[in-house]
Parts: sequence; structure tokens; C-alpha cells
Amino acid sequence: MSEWVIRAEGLSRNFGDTRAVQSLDLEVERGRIYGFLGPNGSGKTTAIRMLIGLLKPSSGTAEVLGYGLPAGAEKLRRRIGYMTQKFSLYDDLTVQENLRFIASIYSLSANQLRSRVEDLLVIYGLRDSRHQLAGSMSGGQRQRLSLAAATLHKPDLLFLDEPTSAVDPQSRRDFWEQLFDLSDAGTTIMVSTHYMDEAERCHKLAILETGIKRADGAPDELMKNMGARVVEVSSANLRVLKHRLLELPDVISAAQLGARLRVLVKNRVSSPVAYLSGQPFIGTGDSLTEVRPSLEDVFVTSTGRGRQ
Ligand SMILES: Nc1ncnc2c1ncn2[C@@H]1O[C@H](COP(=O)(O)OP(=O)(O)OP(=O)(O)O)[C@@H](O)[C@H]1O
Repeated sequence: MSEWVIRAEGLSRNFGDTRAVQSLDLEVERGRIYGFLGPNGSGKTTAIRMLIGLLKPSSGTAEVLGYGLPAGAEKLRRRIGYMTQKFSLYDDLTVQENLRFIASIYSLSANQLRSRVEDLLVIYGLRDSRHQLAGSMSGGQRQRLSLAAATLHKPDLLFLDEPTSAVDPQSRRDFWEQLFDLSDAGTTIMVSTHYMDEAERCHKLAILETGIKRADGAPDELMKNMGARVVEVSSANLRVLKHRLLELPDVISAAQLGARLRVLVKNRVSSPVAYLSGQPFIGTGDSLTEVRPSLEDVFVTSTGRGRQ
């Protein structure tokens, strides 16, 4: 039986005339990694801040780890970890001092504190830099330190708001390995991102645009039920071809990827390759192949946005 860690219904938040989050329904199961995928300003941070009880909803309800919000926010805070977009530790303390300082907030005994900090230094590869000032660390190291701090009290639920926006691809991959370890050990993780590859690693995700959830589900499921087929077109004349393709009523988008165009064709077209090949502006030297959808294609079809 599923065990819901987060349930929200009609969750909304306005800032003056800005409807930052609109009527968000959400169900997140224990031990899963759930993603919010959306561009800047789509409401990811606002949704997360409501779910941790930092921000009062304008309307709607949310229950997180069994606590109704905002009434249960104080109790909830002890059982969650939160890592924000910005580095929020002390630049002028060392790695070890930062962790010890945070640990002291959780009223651990001196022995527990020492042993937990030692464990975290090992888990997050920070043992050799324990005496380094946090302010002098690389983006990847700071991110590992932030994750160590957010998980210090072994939270049941971890909120990560665009955690990898300031790090290189290798650090991002390493970071995700750590998230999978945490998830395997039973921690539920909610992560916001605007990176497609990162969203694809989530067990489930919601695509947000202008505060509205446009689609949700497992990445595979979203790709399967996308409502469009994908054709890649190679041609010597991509720029012109792209504009002609976009004029067709059944073409949703045409995005150039290097020497190819990735064209999304509405599902009602039964044979998208034949449909495109039959257009008068497609030359004999052009090649067309149907390919598998990606999460970026799902994003384009569900939001109407994308690389045109
Ligand atoms: N405290 C606030 N006061 C006024 N407007 C706000 C406030 N916080 C967010 N907003 C507005 O609400 C909308 C959603 O912002 P939010 O930060 O939740 O989006 P986001 O998807 O997290 O984007 P980003 O990655 O840029 O933080 C934006 O239009 C933003 O300007």
C-alpha cells in the first residue's frame, strides 16, 4: 500500500497580482524522489516554501509527514531537511565547524555530535577538507557540505531547491548518486530543477509553468503519453526548413540540435515521417527519421514552450 508523505490539494499562493502557485494538487510517496521541473518564475520555490511551512498558502491544503500545514509547521521542521539555491552556511567557519555548529542546534550529546559529523565528512567526501574555510571551497564541495548539513539530523523528508545550479556536470552526477543512496535508505526527496537530465532521474515529477502544474507522472510515462511523435530531420538547409515546418498546423515545434531539426508532430497524424516527407519544401537529399521522445519534448508539448 502506498504511503503518502506529501498530499496537497488546491494549494495556491499569490503575491499581489502575481499568482505564483495556482491550485496545485500533489501526492508524493515515501522513499521516492519527486521533481518540480520548470523555468525561472514557474513557482517551484514558492511551492516548496509552502510545503515546509515557511509560507502561508493563499488557499488550499497541505499535509506533510502527517502534519497539517501551516498549523503543524513547527513540528514538521524537526523532521525535514531543506537546502536552498543559495549557499546558506558560514563562509568564515571551516567545514567541520559549520557541521558542528548545525549539529549543536539539534541538541545531540557530545559523543553523538562528534560521531555524526565524522560520518558525514566521510559520506560526503569532505574528510580531507575538514579544516578548510567554507568560503574557499569549490561549488561542488560547497554543495556537498550543504547536503551534509541538511541531512545531519537524518530527516525523513528532504527538500532541495535547485541544488545543482552552481556546479559542473561531474559534481551533479556525484550529487545524484548521493540522492539515490538517501532515497534507498528511505528518505523522501523533493527536488526542484530546470535541467531536463536531472528531472529524468526523478521517480516522478511535475512540470510547472507560470505556477500551474501542466503534467505529472513518471518520466517514462510522461514520454509515452506525450500526445506527439518526434521526427529528426537532416538537411543542408535547416534554417529555412525550420520556418516552413513551423507553418504546418500539425507541427508543434521544430528545434535545431546541431545539424538536425527535432520536429514534434501532433498525434493525430498517423504517419509523421510520410506527412513531413510529402511536403513540397522537403528535398530528395533531406533525411527524416522517427525517434523516441525525450523529457524536453514532454516539456514543450505540455507547456507550449521550448527551443523554437
Ligand atoms: N516574496 C515574493 N514577493 C513577490 N513576488 C514573489 C515572491 N516570491 C516569488 N514571487 C514571484 O512568484 C513567481 C514564482 O516565483 P518562484 O521563485 O516560486 O519561482 P521559481 O520557479 O522557483 O523560480 P526561480 O528558479 O527563479 O526561483 C515569480 O513571478 C516571482 O517573481
